[in-house]
Parts: sequence; structure tokens; C-alpha cells
Amino acid sequence: MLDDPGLLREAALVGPRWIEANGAGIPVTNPSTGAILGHVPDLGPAEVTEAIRAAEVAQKAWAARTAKERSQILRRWFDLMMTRQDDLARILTAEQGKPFPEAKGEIAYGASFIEWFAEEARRAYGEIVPGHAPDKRILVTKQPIGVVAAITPWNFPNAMITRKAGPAFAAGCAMVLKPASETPFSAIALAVLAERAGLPAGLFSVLTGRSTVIGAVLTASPVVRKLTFTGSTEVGAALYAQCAPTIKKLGLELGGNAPFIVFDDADLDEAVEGALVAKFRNNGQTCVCANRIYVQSGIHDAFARRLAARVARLKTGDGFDVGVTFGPLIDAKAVAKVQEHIEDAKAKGAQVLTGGAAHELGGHFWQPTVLTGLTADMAITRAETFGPVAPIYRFETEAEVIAAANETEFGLASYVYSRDLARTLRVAEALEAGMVGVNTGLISTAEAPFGGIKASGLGREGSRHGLDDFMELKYICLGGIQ
Ligand SMILES: NC(=O)C1=CN([C@@H]2O[C@H](COP(=O)(O)OP(=O)(O)OC[C@H]3O[C@@H](n4cnc5c(N)ncnc54)[C@H](OP(=O)(O)O)[C@@H]3O)[C@@H](O)[C@H]2O)C=CC1
Ligand SMILES: O=C(O)[C@H](O)CS(=O)(=O)O
Repeated sequence: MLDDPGLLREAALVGPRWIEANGAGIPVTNPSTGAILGHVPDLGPAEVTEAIRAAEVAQKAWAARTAKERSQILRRWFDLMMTRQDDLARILTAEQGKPFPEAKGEIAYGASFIEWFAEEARRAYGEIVPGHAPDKRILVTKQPIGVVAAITPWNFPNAMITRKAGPAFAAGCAMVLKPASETPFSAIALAVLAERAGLPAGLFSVLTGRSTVIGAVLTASPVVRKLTFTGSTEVGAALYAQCAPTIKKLGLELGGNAPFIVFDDADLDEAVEGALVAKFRNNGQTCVCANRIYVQSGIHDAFARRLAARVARLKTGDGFDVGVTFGPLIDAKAVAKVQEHIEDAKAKGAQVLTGGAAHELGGHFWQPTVLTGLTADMAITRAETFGPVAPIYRFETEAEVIAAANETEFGLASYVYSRDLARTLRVAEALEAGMVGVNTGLISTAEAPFGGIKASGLGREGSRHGLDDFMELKYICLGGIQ
């Protein structure tokens, strides 16, 4: 099914060498059909150590190259990703389930981070600061952190890797990556293309196997100077603690519980379209998804009716079928969590406007659902659903909805719809979140700093700030200048 079959490798990359699964190891299944797509090796501590050592050697030579050379290789990697966009999307849909057009969109989004940091690579400027004494001069330079470990999730199996690999390689770092067990083939295909682009051997490893085994070696190694993780807050906190003894720099992109706020004066059609994107992109399996939809009383009923009608017209099915908007959820555990949130809400008084039950296709498919009559005491209010459920809450005043929106341990994304400029700025400034979408439900782009506060994480990915997260400032004090 691929134009370039060499992109689908049942193997892991350990430093310069590929280790084949040879039909054994960890099976990778298609969440839509349950079919086994292939296997990847179940690597142990020895291979992780080998990858770290290879990274340490390769990183020094890589950092010694000019920024322009690093930029040119990253640019070639971007070009190869876009040339093979369809194949990368086919692999992604097969192992993650999202509809093929949406998978193609992720490849373009993921590639945009390599393109962006190919450009940023040549902008790691330092400073010369006026000295504090006549005979002193102050130089401030930037140097790569060194060997970086990355651990990434299954929901964006391409973009969550390139959002880290782009700045890491641009800065002059090496990367040892452990992708999610559900979606390793997207990561392996990226490594195949990186080799073709000229990324030096040993600079980029892709390790497959048990996450606790690989994570234990990565977090304990003093050679690994940074851990960059995207995934749940629970795992992020555990990794944070595991990194403490070696004082690593950390990048944590964790869970979310985004409020989506619609005021009476909002454009109704725009707010409904924005809610559709913010809630249902990737079947709701996105950390920036609208997890709570607050609608002011005056527009509440019209908004709820419109959103439910819009959702009910969309198609659920296999990601390769034409016209499908909603693919499967990633696994049975995800389906159970969606069902649990809906049943708890209904038991506490919520009403189902559309959906609300498993899809007739069975398996990991769920009917896209819109609920009204939600209240603060429900499980869906406190926890991230990570599925196609739109819970609508009614509110009266601005003060009330800001308090409700901020009543969460998370602080990643948030959204506000209003045509009152003063109000949108007041609310955007008051929301406890790293990112705010104003009259839009789609905010993620390589040009902007992506990240959260509170239990949603540390650091930013993308933008001109993203490169600094992979660099160290070095202060050089020149004395004796008479
Ligand atoms: N802030 C953001 O940008 C994003 C946040 N997320 C959050 O992630 C969650 C869903 O993704 P999900 O993949 O289930 O998250 P998990 O945290 O379960 O897994 C993420 C990654 O961590 C690995 N992992 C799990 N446990 C350990 C461990 N003890 N040591 C080392 N590695 C470990 C997993 O490996 P394995 O697959 O082998 O278990 C996977 O590669 C949601 O909460 C979502 O909000 C997801 C994407 C983006
Ligand atoms: O939720 C995630 O995994 C991503 O951060 C989603 S996004 O970058 O496409 O918004």
C-alpha cells in the first residue's frame, strides 16, 4: 500500500545500526480493524545504553558543524517528508486510526517544525554586554544541551516527534527517542527519511520496547542532559522525579482540560465551527481539545442545537474510507473512559442531544456525542475525556465563567468567543492557561510557543523560543583588557 515500501520497517534504530524484529517482539495493531500491522523489537537496557553512547559521540561532531550545514540537512529532511506525505499518512492512519486526510494534515504540520527549525538553526544569536568594569567585556553565547531523550505519545505520532527533533537537531543536540508502543512505525519512517537526508549515524535513535525499561535507563543516565516528554500528567510527574538525581533539563507537554467559552455576543456559526474543531479534532484525542464548553444563557439553546445537528451529520468509520470524519479511539481503555464520563454525567442530570453510546461498528468506535445540563461535580468536568464528547455548561456572567474555567489543575489551552474586544482581552488575560484561542478553535502552529502551566507542563515547543529549550547560555567574562 506504500509508494515507498522501505518506509515501513519492522525494526528499531540503535545508534548507527538497525535491529530487525524478525516477526517477534511487540505487535502493532490497527485500532480500526484489530489487524496486526507488524512487530517491533522489544529492546532491553543494553541497547538503550548503546544508543546513548552513540548519541554522545555523534553529538560532538554534529555541534561542530556550522549552523548552515545543520540547517541544510534539516531542510532536506523536510523536503523528503513532504515528498512522502501520502506514505507517511498511510502508515499513521493504519497505526493510529485518524482519517487519511487528517493524517496528511498531521504530516504537513509535523514537517512544518522541521522546516521552521531549519531556519531557526541559523538564528541562535549570542550577546556582547557592556562590561561592569573598564577592563572587562561580557560575552553571552549559546551552546547545545547535548544528548536529549524524548518520549512521545500515540495521538500525534509524527508531529509530537518532529516538534522535539526539529529544535534539538537545529541546536546541535543528539536525540534518543522512545515513541508510543501503539504507533512506532511513524517514528521509524521519520528515522528512515532522516538517514536519507544526511543526518549523521548515531545522532538519532528510535527505541522500541517496554516504556518503563527504556525510560529507567534514559532518566538515570548522566549523559542524557535533557528529557522532553509529551503525554499524561501522571507519567510526566513520574519521569520528572526519575530525572531529579541527574538534574536534567525538562520539557513536559502534559494533559489538559481546556475551557471553551461562548458569550452571547459571539458569532453563532463561527462558535459552532470553532467548537467542532476544538472538540472533535483527532476524535477528541488531543491535549488541547475543548474539554468543557461554557455557553452564556442567551445563546445556549441555539448553540447546543446547532452543534448537535452539525455533529450528527458527520461520518464515523475506518480512517481509509472516503468521507469519514471520526475514526476509532486508540484502544478499549479509551472507549471505557468515554463511556464512564458519559454515564456519570447522565446519572447526575446531563441530557444527551446526540450520540451517547458505542457506535454500531463496535470495537473502538464511539458515536460523537453532545451533552447539555453539565455541572461542576461531574467526572467529565474534572478529568480529560480524550474522546468525542462535547459537554455543554450554561453560565450567566463573565466573572462566573472565568472562575469555573480556572477551577482545574490543568492550564494548557483555552478558547473564548466574543465580538467585544475589551471582553476577549479581559478573559484571555484572566484564564490560567499557556495558550488562548480568541474566536478560533485551532491554535497549534510551528510559529507559536506551544505549552502549558500548572499540571499541563513546563517549557514551550515551536516558535523562536523553542530553540532555547535545547540550548544552554554560557557567559564568558573577558578580563585584563586595558
Ligand atoms: N501536552 C501535550 O502536547 C500532549 C499531552 N498528551 C496527554 O497524554 C495522554 C494521552 O497520551 P498517552 O500516550 O496515553 O500518554 P502516556 O503518558 O500514557 O504515554 C505517553 C508516552 O509515555 C510512555 N510511558 C508511559 N509510562 C511510562 C513510564 N513509566 N516510563 C517511561 N515512559 C512511559 C508511553 O510509552 P508506551 O506507549 O509504551 O506506554 C508513551 O510513549 C493524555 O493525558 C493527553 O492529554 C498527549 C499528547 C500531547
Ligand atoms: O494534543 C497533542 O498531542 C498535540 O499537542 C496537538 S496539536 O499540537 O496538534 O495541537
